[in-house]
Amino acid sequence: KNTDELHAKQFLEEYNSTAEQVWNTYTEASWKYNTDINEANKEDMLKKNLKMSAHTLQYGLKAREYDITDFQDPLVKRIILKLSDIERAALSTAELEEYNTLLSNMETKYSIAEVCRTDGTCHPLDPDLQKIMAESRDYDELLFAWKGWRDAAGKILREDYKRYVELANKAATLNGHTDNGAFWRSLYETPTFEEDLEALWKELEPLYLNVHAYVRRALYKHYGTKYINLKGPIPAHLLGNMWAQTWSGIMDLVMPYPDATQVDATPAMVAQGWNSTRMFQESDRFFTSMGLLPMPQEFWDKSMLEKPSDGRQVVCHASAWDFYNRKDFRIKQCTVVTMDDLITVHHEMGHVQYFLQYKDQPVSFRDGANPGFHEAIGDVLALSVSTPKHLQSIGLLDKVESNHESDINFLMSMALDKIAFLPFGYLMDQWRWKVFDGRIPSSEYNKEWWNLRLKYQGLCPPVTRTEDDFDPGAKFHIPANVPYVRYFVSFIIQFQFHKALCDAANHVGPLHTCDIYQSKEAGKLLGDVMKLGYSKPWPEAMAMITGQSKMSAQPLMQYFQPLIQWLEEENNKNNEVRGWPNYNWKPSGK
Ligand SMILES: O=C(CCC(O)(O)[C@H](Cc1ccccc1)NC(=O)c1ccccc1)N[C@@H](Cc1ccccc1)C(=O)O
Ligand SMILES: [Zn+2]
Repeated sequence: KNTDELHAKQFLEEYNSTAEQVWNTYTEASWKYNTDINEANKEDMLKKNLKMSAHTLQYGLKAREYDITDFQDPLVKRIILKLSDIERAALSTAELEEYNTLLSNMETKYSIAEVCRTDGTCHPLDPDLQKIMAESRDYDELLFAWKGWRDAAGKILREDYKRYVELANKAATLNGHTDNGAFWRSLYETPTFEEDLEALWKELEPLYLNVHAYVRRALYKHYGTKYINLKGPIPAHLLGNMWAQTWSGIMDLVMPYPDATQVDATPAMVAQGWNSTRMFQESDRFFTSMGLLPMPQEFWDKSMLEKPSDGRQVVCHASAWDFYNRKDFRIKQCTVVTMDDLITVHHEMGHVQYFLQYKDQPVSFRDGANPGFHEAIGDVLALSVSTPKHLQSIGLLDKVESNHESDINFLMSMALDKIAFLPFGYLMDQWRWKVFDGRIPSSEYNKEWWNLRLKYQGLCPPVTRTEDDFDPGAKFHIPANVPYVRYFVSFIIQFQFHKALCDAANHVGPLHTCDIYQSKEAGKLLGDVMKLGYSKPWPEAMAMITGQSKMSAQPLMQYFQPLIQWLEEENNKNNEVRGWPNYNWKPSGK
């Protein structure tokens, strides 16, 4: 083994400059395919993906030749370790080609799927089915979209997925992991990761049960006893979202005090003629107001901020792109003019801000401190943007009062997204970790999916499901091979960051009214952590922002404290059952 640290440094210099080239070439081809799905672009992307894996294999095997035990520079040790895991490049060429082809086929099948009515009109997920799921209050119309999407996008992916699992696991074991889930969890460098997550969930579950009971009551008032059982699970298509992952779509059915402050800025955005560019400019303004970096001109010139209308097929699911040349950064989003998408805009802009902040790190460190950090940045700023006070300051809300009823309305709208999401964010990779480690065989993919949906979210399918279905496949991240526990982590740590930044901004008053707009102190705290990228273990980055190194649910609980109290009292008044003891109940099917 080579113990020459200077030799290793030279090796890493060469790795870094060649990686920038090879990754840029691949990313350009991937962008071309994602924004214009066709055979030619697919072949070119697959070809360049193979070249990238050849580079990873070549340098990964060399990295493994070093014995870093006595190396002095921790950064050199960290990069050598990271390079030594060559991921899918460990597969044979034939298997690698099969794996990459499977992945692009699954993502494409999902992205071009659509649901057709008997009259022949067809609806894609974005924007049509998403609009129906958020706005329709008709049980059968919602069922048409919900079942139709799972037939069109989920069902067809089952066989591809089964083979993908085999190859992903093979790559993981060739790199020394027990299975692909173990590889995914290893990115958090936390031996007690699964225990920590379970502890966080148990701490937050009572709050979720109170939100679930309150929403079930509201849905009962609208849909009646035929479709809602007050001691049972909620039919999964009634929550205002295709996957029931966030529930702010049904805020109008749930709003505690209809006469107090409104919270939805969508009507004003539409009335004032906002478009996607305006939404991104607004977000850019918020980032720069804190002293963070502006989007470069190339971002505005090369991003795809709307679904193309020239017939091109695209992957609509939003994403942020680093082209690894320190200059070119883009977002691809099929933006619609709604408050919900203004939040997504900030989410994606948070990814690009991270790219800009760490662009001078070695390529191996151009990542979040952990995947949850990358997901949290934009959401932290969105917590400030969402406050009625901030929305009023940008002309999107007129009547804003600061009284108890308005507070509860606001906190309820935030809980419908942030609390409702927690069980979904937790169960997605519980299902996948069990699929990867074999506890869920393909013969039980759908049964176990719905067991987890019942156990954590208290949801039931509106119509009978069988193993002919593959409902997990109807959620982008499953066919797209994108891990999900990062979002559960993000929804916890974003409140830790929010609290720390509000303190830095000298905010006075309840945490949920804090708006860090224009705070240079808050911007510096966040920017300095983003500059580190993946160069330091995430507990160090956490300590830089919050003063302590662990994930904690306390700031989230502090933020929602007034609502926690109100919900407890309200649900007690209504003698609500918390949970779903009638777990076998089913809505009267069609
Ligand atoms: O999927 C997203 C947003 C897309 C993304 O920004 O997380 C995107 C996902 C993705 C897409 C293609 C390939 C890989 C990942 N992630 C990024 O664009 C990204 C992530 C890390 C670094 C750089 C870019 N949000 C999740 C969870 C969520 C987040 C926030 C609010 C609601 C819901 C969802 O919609 O289910
Ligand atoms: Zn994201």
